Amino acid sequence: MHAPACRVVGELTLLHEISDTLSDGFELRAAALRMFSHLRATKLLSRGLLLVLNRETGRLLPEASECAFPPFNACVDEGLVGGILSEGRARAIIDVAHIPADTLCKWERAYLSTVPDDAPDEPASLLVMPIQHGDELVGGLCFTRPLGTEGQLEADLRFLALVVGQVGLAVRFRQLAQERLDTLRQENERLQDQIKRSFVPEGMIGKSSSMRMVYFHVDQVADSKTTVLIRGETGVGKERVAQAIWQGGSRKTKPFVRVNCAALPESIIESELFGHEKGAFTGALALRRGRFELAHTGTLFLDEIGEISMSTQAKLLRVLQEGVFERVGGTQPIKVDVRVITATNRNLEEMIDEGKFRLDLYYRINVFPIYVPPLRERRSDLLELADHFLEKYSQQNRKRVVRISTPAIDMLMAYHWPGNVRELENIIERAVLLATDGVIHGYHLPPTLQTPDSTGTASPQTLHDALASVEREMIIDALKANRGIMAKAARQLGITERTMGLRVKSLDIEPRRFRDSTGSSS
Ligand SMILES: Nc1ncnc2c1ncn2[C@@H]1O[C@H](COP(=O)(O)OP(=O)(O)OP(=O)(O)O)[C@@H](O)[C@H]1O
Repeated sequence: MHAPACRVVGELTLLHEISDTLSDGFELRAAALRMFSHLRATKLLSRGLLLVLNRETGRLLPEASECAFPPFNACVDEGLVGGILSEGRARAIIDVAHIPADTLCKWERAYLSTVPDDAPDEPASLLVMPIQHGDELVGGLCFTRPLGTEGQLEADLRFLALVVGQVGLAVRFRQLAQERLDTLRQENERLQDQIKRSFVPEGMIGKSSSMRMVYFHVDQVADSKTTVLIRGETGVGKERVAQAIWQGGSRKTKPFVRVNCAALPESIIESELFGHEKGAFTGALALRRGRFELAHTGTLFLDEIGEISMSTQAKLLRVLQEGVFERVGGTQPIKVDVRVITATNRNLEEMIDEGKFRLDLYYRINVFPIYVPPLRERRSDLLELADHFLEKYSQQNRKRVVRISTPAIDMLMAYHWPGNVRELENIIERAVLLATDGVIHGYHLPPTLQTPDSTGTASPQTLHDALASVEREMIIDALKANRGIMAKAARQLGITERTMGLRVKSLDIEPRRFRDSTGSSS
């Protein structure tokens, strides 16, 4: 075959390979690197560099490169390449050695000074191709090649124009994807920042990121009349969140009325919610206003909403939609202005599937859902909550309990808290009552926290083990309080120094560890 014909066949094969690479679903960078390696195999083009333009910043970013040089982010019309790309016309520079140094920007100097593996000493020509989508510049392709004649370089440019035609669309998609990613990243940063700065509602303890998200939502929804659905396991603090919403809004001076739907038997829930007329049923000796009326202008918190019957659900839907209801046994419509907050630990979606919860009511209450995470998923809040309850119950019981011992903290941290914050509160309340020396020790915590399951210890607890763990804890506490001085710690515990020495040894305690402790830390 003649040389020109050979070249055409070679180029067609190459184009075919490049087109396969681009359509093979590779992401742009990987596809470009494969394309470069196809081109390098021709022994003509090397040091491939693909640039993508960020339209918002007007800067060029390297998307894929065959040379290792520092990452850059250059203005679109900066330097020689930038100038060529801005003009929108492909150009070949016959000998890079003749380019005046001051026309090159920093990244171009770095790019041209990289040495191609296959031709380390050869002088080189440079090819620069703008990549356009329609009339718009979306990026550029650069290559070097062994010093070529004008004719050779023109042939190369013609071939590269075909390559660029194939790459253009992929670059455009990459550009759009990058722009979308940048926007999302900025939005995410803005929201994260807002969440960090967001307020902590009064009376709410915990600064974990998941609780900050809850506070953020509370802040967003508090000052509106939007119906809120608070979800989460039992005892996570759903009622607390409902109160925070009420207190954070303009209705804070108006009533907050709570109804525990689970606690009311089916027969009386409607009269509780909507009230009843005198004589409506046996025992209805006088007119009674329901919770909706009592909450007029304020907030009604319907706790355990998943527990109400289908017939009450229908009536509730009507009040939520129209703000109107009749008392049981009455015919006169009563109009109220009530902000409704609901809460549940039930899976309402499952209940809908089972025909136990109305879909239309679900849509009506699920306008603004807030999910309160379980305590085991925000252990960073645990100590702050425990300290808060310690203080609360010390004050309530007029007892001076000031800290929780380290082993007790370890037990609290290891437990899985199925009853969430309520369980923690109850446990600390009990421990405060049991404490005798101003400290909550491990043995003041209930047995559930001491089982192998809760503490993660593998072997079952024998009496001997339990006693050893209490003894160990008391000795460590005494050592801490006395800055690791064995004689003082022994005196505090009412044992001889010799016994102390023996016990410390057998329990494998290192008194020197406590030299720096202040005795007040937990
Ligand atoms: N973040 C918190 N800060 C301070 N106290 C909290 C917090 N979360 C919960 N509590 C306390 O824990 C106890 C249980 O909280 P709450 O009654 O709000 O839980 P709940 O999710 O509504 O429970 P249930 O599902 O049983 O109705 C309450 O005494 C509450 O004050």
